[in-house]
Amino acid sequence: MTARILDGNAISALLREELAVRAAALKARGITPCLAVILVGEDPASAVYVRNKVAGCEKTGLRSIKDVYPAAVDPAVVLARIAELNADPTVHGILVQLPLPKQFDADVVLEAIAPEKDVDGFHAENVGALMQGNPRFIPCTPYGVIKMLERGKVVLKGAEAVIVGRSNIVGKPMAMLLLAKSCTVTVCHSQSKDLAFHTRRADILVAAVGRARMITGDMIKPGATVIDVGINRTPEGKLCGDVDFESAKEVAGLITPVPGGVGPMTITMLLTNTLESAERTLK
Ligand SMILES: Nc1nc2c(c(=O)[nH]1)N[C@@H](CN(C=O)c1ccc(C(=O)N[C@@H](CCC(=O)O)C(=O)O)cc1)CN2
Repeated sequence: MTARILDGNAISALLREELAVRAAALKARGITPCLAVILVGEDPASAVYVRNKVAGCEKTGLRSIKDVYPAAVDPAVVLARIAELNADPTVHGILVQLPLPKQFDADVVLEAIAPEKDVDGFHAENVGALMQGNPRFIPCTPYGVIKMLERGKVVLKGAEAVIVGRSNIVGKPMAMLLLAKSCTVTVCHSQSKDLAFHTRRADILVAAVGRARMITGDMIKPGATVIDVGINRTPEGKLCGDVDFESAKEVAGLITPVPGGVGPMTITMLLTNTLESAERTLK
């Protein structure tokens, strides 16, 4: 039997309807939720993500500010702009699209964003709050994964969750969130020995390594939930995930596609965090 598909576009559409209602309610109280997005350089994938973020704001009733800088910009210019946005009371969320060009220290940039406007949840203060089980903003991709698991009615309590990838953006926060949901969590990475030994034990497998189709059907426990966070391009230019969808869907019970899985959820959770930030100004 082939796996049931967890459709990120469909789940996103439902969540965004709820967000539009919340945005309208805020506007009625005189507050227009606003997200500021900073893009540095000409990376085509980043340009697409930023365009989708701005379009998502527009469709949901949020205001957006988009600042684009050339790849060679002096980091001081970007830091000065972040300081301005931090001080602007009409701006509720600020993000800097990653990756940044080489002359930037990404940590310095992320730490410059006011923690209460850090809707990506990447500031050290917000990372610490997440680790302590008291998150201010949950990083958007792992947040989207949790929402998809909830919509798919996946049992989390006591489940064996295996995450492949240990990035600050996905792997580490994903581990914290699944731990908070009472999963038993294993994080695998490039130095892990016998990766398939770990992945075959997973009731929930999250692939976030950035290597096209590296998780194949024989590495998956029959009936498992498989979440594909990867966004890769094949040599032919086709978008594909870290999971080999064709072989995996014959073994898994539930699976996310690429495109149309976790990606759209990332943007939906960014809108959620921005709205939440704007709502907090009323409290
Ligand atoms: N500041 C941040 N930078 C980056 C983040 C992030 O959360 N914050 N995550 C990724 C990129 N990303 C969001 O920024 C992102 C990636 C993919 C998608 C998406 O919708 N993907 C589509 C396919 C889109 C395409 O055609 O290429 C899909 O999977 O269906 C949204 C957001 C790194 N940087």
